[in-house]
Amino acid sequence: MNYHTRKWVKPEDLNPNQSLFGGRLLQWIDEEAALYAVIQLENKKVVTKFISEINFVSSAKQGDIIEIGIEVSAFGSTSLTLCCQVRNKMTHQTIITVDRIVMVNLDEEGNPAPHGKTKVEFVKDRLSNQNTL
Ligand SMILES: CC(=O)SCCNC(=O)CCNC(=O)[C@H](O)C(C)(C)COP(=O)(O)OP(=O)(O)OC[C@H]1O[C@@H](n2cnc3c(N)ncnc32)[C@H](O)[C@@H]1OP(=O)(O)O
Repeated sequence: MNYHTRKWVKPEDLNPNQSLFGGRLLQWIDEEAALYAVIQLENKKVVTKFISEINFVSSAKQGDIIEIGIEVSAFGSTSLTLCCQVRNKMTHQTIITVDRIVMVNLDEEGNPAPHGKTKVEFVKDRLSNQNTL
């Protein structure tokens, strides 16, 4: 699992119990999954189709630094399935796990379109391949 994004839990991110609001965390996860899929599929028109069971394992509090990890679990024809884990940056205590986030690649009309991808790619490799052509 690669942890790409860090977040600093601020007062506006808290619920009335003074811990990180679950809705805020899901917003961050959805954006992270979308960014990951847009980069992998090289298409800005990608949407979240399905999010599986979510397990809030432990809470985060104001001032905590958390990091969001995303991993590919399957390449479909039009879909990309991701799994996600968020943990405390300093202690590595798991905060939340999401088993499956299904992102769908769309065409210009907003219909599912085959993405043609079968393995994880890295931008630096794409760029170095372009430079050797
Ligand atoms: C980042 C964001 O905030 S996006 C905003 C929130 N998301 C949205 O607004 C999306 C709204 N939904 C939609 O527009 C439509 O449901 C679409 C276009 C995404 C998909 O339309 P569908 O008619 O379901 O398409 P279709 O049946 O062809 O399925 C597309 C892919 O999703 C997969 N899929 C569909 N339903 C599910 C489901 N319930 N669970 C898991 N995967 C699913 C299919 O297996 C298929 O993948 P594959 O081609 O790799 O086999």
